[in-house]
Amino acid sequence: MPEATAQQDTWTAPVADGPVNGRVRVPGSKSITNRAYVLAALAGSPTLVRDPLVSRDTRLMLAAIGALGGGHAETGADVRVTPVSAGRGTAGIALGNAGTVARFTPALAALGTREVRFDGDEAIRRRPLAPLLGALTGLGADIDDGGRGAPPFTVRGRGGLRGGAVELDSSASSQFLSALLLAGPGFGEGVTVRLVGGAPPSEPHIAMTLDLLRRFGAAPERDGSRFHVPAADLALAEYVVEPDLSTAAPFVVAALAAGGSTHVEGWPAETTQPGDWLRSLVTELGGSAELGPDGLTVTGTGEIPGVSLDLHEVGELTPVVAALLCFADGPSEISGVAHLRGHETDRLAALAAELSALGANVTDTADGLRIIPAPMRGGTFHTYDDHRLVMAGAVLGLRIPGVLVENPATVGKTFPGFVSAWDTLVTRTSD
Ligand SMILES: O=C(O)C1=C[C@@H](OP(=O)(O)O)[C@@H](O)[C@H](O)C1
Ligand SMILES: C=C(OP(=O)(O)O)C(=O)O
Repeated sequence: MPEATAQQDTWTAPVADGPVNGRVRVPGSKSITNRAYVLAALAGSPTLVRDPLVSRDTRLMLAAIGALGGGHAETGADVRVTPVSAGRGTAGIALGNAGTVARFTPALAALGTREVRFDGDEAIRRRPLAPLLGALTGLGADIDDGGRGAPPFTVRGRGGLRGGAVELDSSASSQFLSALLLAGPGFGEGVTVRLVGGAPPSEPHIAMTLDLLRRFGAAPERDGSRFHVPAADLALAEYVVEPDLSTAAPFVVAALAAGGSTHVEGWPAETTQPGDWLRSLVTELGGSAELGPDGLTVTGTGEIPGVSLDLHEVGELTPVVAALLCFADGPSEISGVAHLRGHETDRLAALAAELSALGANVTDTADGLRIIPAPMRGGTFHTYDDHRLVMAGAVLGLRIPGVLVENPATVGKTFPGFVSAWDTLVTRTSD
């Protein structure tokens, strides 16, 4: 499907000549924005989504909703979403490399009346999806995936889904579970999911799904590994999206890597976002994180201890954290993130290769990374069309001259303005 692809050039990540000292306003949360859009699409009346993320992944979600007969109108920084509607004929949904679009929209298509073909980047064809397609089929969906369990596939909407009870292995991605729960209110009998297999990663994202469902008027229940979402009419007139705390990660760790202080505006006092875990990481690494009414202030010294971290619940933070730990004064171990091999790229292999190529001694283990810091040098940092590898390269550049970050535009998946925000922070260092 014709859809924007990233350009191939490089960006020389700026070196921090002294301690960093700056403020940043990161854009809205990808995960919250795309959940709000999905629930707005299923609602009975329009929803004004305020301060949403505007990026490749969220544009793809809005386009998907459009393909299913919904609509949206932008007013300043806000987006009014109109629900999907019945319609005949065929439609196409472009997935890009957006996990949220690939996992959350097939159920919407199954609830509709169109024949919808799904496809996206080469990379999304390799990302796990089969357990979700299997569960949707078990709930009554008509899906033709040619037996691949991956895009391209077609969903033939039959005007509704029976729903009911289903078993799901969500160990490869929490998004399978979130997908069933988000669509649950639209199923005739609601949905009851019993998790089988290993524990899903990214527990905060599951809590986020339940939270958003409640805000739209649904009544999800959880009893350990059993989830129930009754059928419900959804409505929410207005919803304000929080800043993306995972996008904030490189700015937070900049103060630890270079010393100095960074302030992230609008950090929420309470949130389901996994990025909130960064506050405890900062403390564990010897810095300070102060949450005030206008945001989070992080202060560091540039000295970092080696640590052992289980990142199962906050896997998407791994690339940035791994880059930071290359500056530690001893070895580190990251575990619990085997599922990262099925993210935008095989992140464990990519990080081991790229961090090692610049001099660190990094190996990928069965479920994580072993990082032995060593003197590092500049060179090309390949990014594998992965926005979080661009952010990881930026962190390395703080202390290593000549880090050439490949294809920086791919960061537009979640933060199109990242390079200029980073250049501004790093070049405005204090004495
Ligand atoms: O539901 C979501 O919004 C997300 C869930 C997580 O996926 P996995 O559970 O596949 O890691 C996370 O890594 C991804 O960036 C966003
Ligand atoms: C895994 C990620 O994205 P996606 O929503 O495509 O799964 C991520 O943003 O780190």
